[in-house]
Amino acid sequence: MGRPAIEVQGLWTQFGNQVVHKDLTLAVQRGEILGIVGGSGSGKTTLLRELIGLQPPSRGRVCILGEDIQRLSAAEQRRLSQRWGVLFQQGALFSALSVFDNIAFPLRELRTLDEASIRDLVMLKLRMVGLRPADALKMPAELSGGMVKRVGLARALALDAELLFLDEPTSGLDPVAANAFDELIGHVRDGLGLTVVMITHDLDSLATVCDRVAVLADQRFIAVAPLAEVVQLAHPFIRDFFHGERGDRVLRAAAQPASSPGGA
Ligand SMILES: Nc1ncnc2c1ncn2[C@@H]1O[C@H](COP(=O)(O)OP(=O)(O)OP(=O)(O)O)[C@@H](O)[C@H]1O
Repeated sequence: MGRPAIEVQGLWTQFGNQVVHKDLTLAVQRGEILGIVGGSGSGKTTLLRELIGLQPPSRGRVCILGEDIQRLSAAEQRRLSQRWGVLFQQGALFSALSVFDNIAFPLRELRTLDEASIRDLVMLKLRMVGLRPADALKMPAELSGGMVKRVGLARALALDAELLFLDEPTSGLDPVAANAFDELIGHVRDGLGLTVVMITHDLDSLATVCDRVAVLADQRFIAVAPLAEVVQLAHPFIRDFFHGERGDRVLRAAAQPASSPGGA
């Protein structure tokens, strides 16, 4: 196995007196889908921001695709950032732009592509996320919640990303749309060999699409393992999070064989 796509070593995060992360270590393999769970305020979004260089950790190292992001110049970081896509929780589309122009946005920012190439790429990405060509003309206000997420995903993947970071991608979706979106994430991972890091509290996402789950509690990763192993841990967060009928359903689903990284 080659070098992990993402490596975190000895990462600490502190805001004033508040220690959010204490010595986190993590390696995400290429082609893997990693779910990150943790209670509200446990530092999931902050960790995501640190992974993509939006915020420096207080201490420690983050290597993405072999590059130590703290050591890169702003220009190098910008270049590296073209190799990942991000779908933030509030990853709103530009409301004044059509679906087409939203997806075209990062392609136009490159300033190296002509409009004909941009058009081909936008329509390709639109198809990839399961939308119809006619949807390109729609405005964000005319889309369902699931469609908004799909357009956001198409935009995140517009530059042929190798890594995909998702913050609560299924939040606000009904269960059917959420399942369909999970399926889509698995599908694009298999098709493109993407590495995916997904913050989620959606038990179904954890059970159906994540190869491993990293659990943030007590300022640490108390587990980074397949869900079936995570749920065996005797920790109050695990008990509370996976408790009850929903948890039982997840446990049954987790007992099914998971899809393998890279879709092999
Ligand atoms: N820029 C900041 N300055 C000070 N404190 C911050 C800052 N960013 C985050 N925090 C604090 O760090 C902690 C972790 O926040 P974060 O948003 O990462 O948690 P989270 O796990 O994503 O929460 P949620 O699930 O509710 O979105 C919180 O206590 C938050 O108040």
